[in-house]
Amino acid sequence: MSTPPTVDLERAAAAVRELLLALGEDPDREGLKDTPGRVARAYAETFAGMWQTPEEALSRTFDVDHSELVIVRDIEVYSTCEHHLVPFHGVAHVGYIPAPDGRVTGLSKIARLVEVFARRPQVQERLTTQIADALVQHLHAQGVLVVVECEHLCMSMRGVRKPGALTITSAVRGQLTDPATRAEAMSLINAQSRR
Ligand SMILES: Nc1nc2c(ncn2[C@@H]2O[C@H](COP(=O)(O)OP(=O)(O)OP(=O)(O)O)[C@@H](O)[C@H]2O)c(=O)[nH]1
Ligand SMILES: [Zn+2]
Repeated sequence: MSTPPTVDLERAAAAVRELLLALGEDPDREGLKDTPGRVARAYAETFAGMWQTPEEALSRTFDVDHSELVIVRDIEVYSTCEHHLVPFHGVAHVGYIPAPDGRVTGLSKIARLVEVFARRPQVQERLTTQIADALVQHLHAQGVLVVVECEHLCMSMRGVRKPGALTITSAVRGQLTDPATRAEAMSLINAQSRR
């Protein structure tokens, strides 16, 4: 993928080199000599969402005359905890009721929207609400339900060390705050897949 123009790769690489020195490593040894540049490029990719907008992800809409619930579930999520800069990983489920004019977005664009917000330094709560708010603001969805389930490596591999602990966050907007509609969406998200 192309590198976002606002990432100063040289500066990021110099910082990684400095970090390795601070940790007591030798950044000039064979195995590490290309690491600062590699890490800088990897961060540019991991944080590419900082230079992308939800409008871009949702710009293409189709008139399919459907004003009822659409759910894309089990969207793989890789994001980065802004407290420790280590990954959190899991799935997002996104349901929305399209605008009254029946215009919907492409299904892949829902997953692209998740990527825009996941590829930033994040907390799971903000990731969840940003996805929901973008669907209301840019797609004029009449209702939105977003559920995100993730394991945070900062809780698994270090710190409290509780691998397997799952954090579940949700955000509901508009018509999906209605208990019956919300329950229907949740039952579809939780239904056993028949794939
Ligand atoms: N609410 C929220 N907290 C998060 C998220 N990701 C990481 N955290 C938490 O951020 C907190 C940072 O706590 P601090 O006490 O400042 O940092 P710390 O000493 O490294 O904490 P420990 O992880 O408990 O070792 C920890 O409790 C993490 O579990 C997130 O997405 N949402
Ligand atoms: Zn963390």
